[in-house]
Amino acid sequence: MTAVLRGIRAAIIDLDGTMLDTMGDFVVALTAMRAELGLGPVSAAQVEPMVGKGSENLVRRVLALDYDAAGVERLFAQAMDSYQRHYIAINGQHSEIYDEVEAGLQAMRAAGLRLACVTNKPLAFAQPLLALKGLAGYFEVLYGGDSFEKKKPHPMPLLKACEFFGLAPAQVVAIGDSSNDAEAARAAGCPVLTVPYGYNHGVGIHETDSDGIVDTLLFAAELIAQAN
Ligand SMILES: O=C(O)COP(=O)(O)O
Ligand SMILES: [Mg+2]
Repeated sequence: MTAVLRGIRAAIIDLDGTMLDTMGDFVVALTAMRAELGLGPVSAAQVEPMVGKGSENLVRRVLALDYDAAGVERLFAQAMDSYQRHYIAINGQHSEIYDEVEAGLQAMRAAGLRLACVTNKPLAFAQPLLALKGLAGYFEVLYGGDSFEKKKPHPMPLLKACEFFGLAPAQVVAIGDSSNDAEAARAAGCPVLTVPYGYNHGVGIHETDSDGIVDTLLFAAELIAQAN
């Protein structure tokens, strides 16, 4: 695992399911949206496999619990507006930092790594959330799911982060909780580590092709430091 981590100068870190357990925020905002449409609540178990491919996909999949494809499209704009309104109102209030995230980020910075956060969450949600949780200061750059034309699993946001750093993809490790992160990293040519505790579309993280599974961001920092 450590061979690909040799020469790493920067890390691109995912947000939902990697640094923050945001499932509570998703459930509260989606349930409020559904109430406006006269629909019943959703549970974390229902929402978890739907998270990871951005807000539009999430809202469509939650509508699809009750509507066929035509119904989903008919209600989409109204539902999206409602979801965004409710999400921004409660953003971070039902979310927790995972264990050893801050220690991991501190250790990475202490080892001289430059840090980017690349999430599929819209930038308008991600920015205040990182600030609220005291994590914003660790990152030189933050890209959201709407920062570019393409979001993960497309490699574009990761390649943009490498470009921002002026580093080759092989010098930048991606760390995330889902196959989205791993596929984006592989396509970009970045080494990739995955965490086992987040949201991986209802599939075990062992099913996902990565350069290693790390229990926490602190363990990831230690591996990177050892390899360099
Ligand atoms: O909001 C999402 O769809 C997932 O966001 P992530 O890329 O930070 O996991
Ligand atoms: Mg994630």
